[in-house]
Amino acid sequence: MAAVMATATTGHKSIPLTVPSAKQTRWSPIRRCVYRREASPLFHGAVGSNRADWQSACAILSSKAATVSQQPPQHHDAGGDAGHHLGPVVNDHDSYSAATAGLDVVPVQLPQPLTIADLSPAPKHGFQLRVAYQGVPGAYSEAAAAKAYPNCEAIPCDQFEVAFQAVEFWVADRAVLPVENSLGGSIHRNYDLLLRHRVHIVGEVQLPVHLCLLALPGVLKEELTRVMSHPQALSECEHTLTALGLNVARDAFDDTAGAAEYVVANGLQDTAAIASARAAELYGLEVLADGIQDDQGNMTRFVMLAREPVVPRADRPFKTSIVFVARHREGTSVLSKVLLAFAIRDIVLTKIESRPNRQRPIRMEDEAGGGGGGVAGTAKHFEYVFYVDFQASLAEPRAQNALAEVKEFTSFLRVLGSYPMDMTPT
Ligand SMILES: O=C(O)C(=O)C[C@]1(C(=O)O)C=C[C@@H](O)C=C1
Repeated sequence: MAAVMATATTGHKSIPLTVPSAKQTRWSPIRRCVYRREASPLFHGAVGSNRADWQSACAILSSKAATVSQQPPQHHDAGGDAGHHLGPVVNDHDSYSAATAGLDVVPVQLPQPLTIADLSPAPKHGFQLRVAYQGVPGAYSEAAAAKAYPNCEAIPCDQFEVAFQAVEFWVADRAVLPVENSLGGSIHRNYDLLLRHRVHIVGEVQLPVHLCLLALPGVLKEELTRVMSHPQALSECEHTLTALGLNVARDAFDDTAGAAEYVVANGLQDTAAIASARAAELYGLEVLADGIQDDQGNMTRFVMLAREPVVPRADRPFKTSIVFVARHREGTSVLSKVLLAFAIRDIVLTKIESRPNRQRPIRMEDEAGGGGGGVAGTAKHFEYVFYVDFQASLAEPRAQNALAEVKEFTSFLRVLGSYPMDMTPT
C-alpha cells in the first residue's frame, strides 16, 4: 500500500510561484484535477472570484471560486508567464485525463500537499492566517481547519509531521490535526509528534464526520471489489460496509480525500473511496451511499497548534493537556497518585492516553521490587508516556496545585497547552 500512497500524494512537487498578490503560494502549484462547478457551501466569502485571486488562493478558498471555464490543463514553466501565475502542470500520471474523459467534470487547480522538501524558506504572506493540515483538499482535516479558523488559508501537507514543521518553520501560523475519533479512538501518531515538536495546543475543534461511499460515475455497488480510505475512516464504518454487502478488500490510504483523488486519477471502476461529499464534488465522484459511519454521532477531535501558547483564562471553560513520565521509585502506582491529585480537587479528566516510552521502553524489576539485571525472576514492565487532558484552566489555582503535586511523582512533565474547550453545539 505504501506505493499507492506515494503515487497519490508525493508524486507531484510544489514549485515556488510568482504571484502579484501578497502571498507566495509555494503550496499552490497546478495539477490536474477534476471539479464540479458548484462552490462548496462550507467555505464562505473568503476569496475574490477573479482568476488571479483564485490562482493565488489556498486550498479551501479556491473552492469558492469554482466556476472556471472548461479548458484543458495548462502547462507553464514556473515564473514563465507572469500573467497566469501558474506553476507547471504536473502530470506524471496521464491516466488521469483518461480516467476523467467522459466524466461530467472540469479540470481545476487544487493546491499540492506540502512535503518535507518544501519547508524552507518561509514564504511571505498577507493577512490571512495560514493553517496547515494533513491531507488534500476535501479531507475532513481541511474542514476542521475551516471550522477552527473560518477565513484561513488552508495549507495541505502530505504528512502529519510536515504540518508540525510547517508551524515550527513559520511556513504556517497554525496546524489543525486530528487526535481522536469517537469510534476509531486515538490517532497515536499525533500524540507521539506532540512530544517531539515545540508547539503548543491553543485550541480544539470537534467535527462531525459524515462518511460517504464514493465511486466513479456509473459504477454500481455490486461491481466493487475494494474500498480505500484513511484507516481511521475505514474503522469508523466497518460494520456498515459489511451490512451493505461490501465484504471486499479494504485498503489504507493517507487521507480520505486522497483516496477519492486516487480512484479518479487511476480510473478505478472496481474501487470505491470513503470520503466526504466535498471530496466527491472536488474530484468528480458519485455518492453511492451517504452517512455510512457506524454511529451517526461520529465525531473527530482536532487540536489547533501554534508556536506560542494562549494565555489561560478562568472566565470560560478551558481544557489543559499534559504529558508526563512516572518517576521510577514511584513504580506503577504513579498513575493512581496522579489521578488522585486531580480527583481531590474535583478536576474532571477527559482523556488519558498512554504511549510507549521510546527512550526507555522496558524497565526490569526483581522479585524484591528493585531494579533488576536480567536475572531469573525479573519482571519486565513496559514503560509509558502518559497524556492527560483535564477540564480546568492553568489560570485556576486548583489546576496549578494539581500540577505541582503531579510534578512530585514524575521525572518529566510538560504542559502541552491550556486552551478554550470547543463548546459549539453539535
Ligand atoms: O483523511 C481525512 O480526511 C482526515 O482528515 C483524517 C482523519 C483522521 O486522521 O482521523 C480525520 C477525520 C476522520 O475521522 C478520518 C480521518
